[in-house]
Amino acid sequence: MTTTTETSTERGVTLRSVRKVYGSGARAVTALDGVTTDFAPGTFTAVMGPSGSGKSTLLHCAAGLDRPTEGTVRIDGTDLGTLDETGLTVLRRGRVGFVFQAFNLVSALTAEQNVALPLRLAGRPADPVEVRAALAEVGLTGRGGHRPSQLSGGEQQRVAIARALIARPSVLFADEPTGALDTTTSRTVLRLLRDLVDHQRQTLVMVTHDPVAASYADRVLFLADGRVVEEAVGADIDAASIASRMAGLEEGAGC
Ligand SMILES: Nc1ncnc2c1ncn2[C@@H]1O[C@H](COP(=O)(O)OP(=O)(O)OP(=O)(O)O)[C@@H](O)[C@H]1O
Repeated sequence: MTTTTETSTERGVTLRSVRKVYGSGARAVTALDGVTTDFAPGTFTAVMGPSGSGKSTLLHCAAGLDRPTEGTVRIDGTDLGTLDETGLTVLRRGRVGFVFQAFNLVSALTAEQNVALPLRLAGRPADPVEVRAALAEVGLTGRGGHRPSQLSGGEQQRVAIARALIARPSVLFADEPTGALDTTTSRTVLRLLRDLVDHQRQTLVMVTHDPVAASYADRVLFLADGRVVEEAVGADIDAASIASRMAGLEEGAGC
């Protein structure tokens, strides 16, 4: 007989038959339609798909920012469906980092204060040495006293990455992290993300529209109509073949 438990010793993120329906009745929209996948520790997954295919919804459900209508999401073995809102918030603070396209830094705070924010919110004292080390990790030594308006877009995104990593999350989710950056700056940020996976075994899941950004990943999931319709790994991951798969999906979606 198979028994299910709320937690296990497994690490990483698992999604099993995840469905997400927004609204109800005639206005119901199925954003995810039975997604089953794993984000293993120390791997870098890119999530691609036409507009409206469910990429952000997948990220939000996997990160515990939104609850699936059906199915199971586990982070490091904990079934998020068993947690109440407080439990979910505590799990997110400890285990999940999030990086957004728009950086989402607090403009009145310095880079160091922004990086320290998650620790303060979790009621932990922010050790200045730890904060400076996090900024050094993203190549921003000496910039800790600057406010976001005094930093370039790429530097602001690197502060946001340091902030996402300060609590040493099991998994880092990034929603179009290079969407607001120019090509050269994007490459710097992508190399930084790649290094975090290679040298610190950070687990990373990134939504992107950009085939070049996706080519930095170990695996690319292609979504269409809320389903994983294709997966590319290893030698199949190059920007040109990703772009041609995307063109096929966009044609199918009538984009
Ligand atoms: N809060 C919501 N209420 C109703 N429908 C929603 C909501 N959020 C998303 N949707 C719908 O769910 C589907 C998937 O949306 P989602 O934002 O996940 O797609 P996406 O692939 O990230 O799109 P894009 O690339 O345009 O950002 C879309 O049809 C969208 O309109």
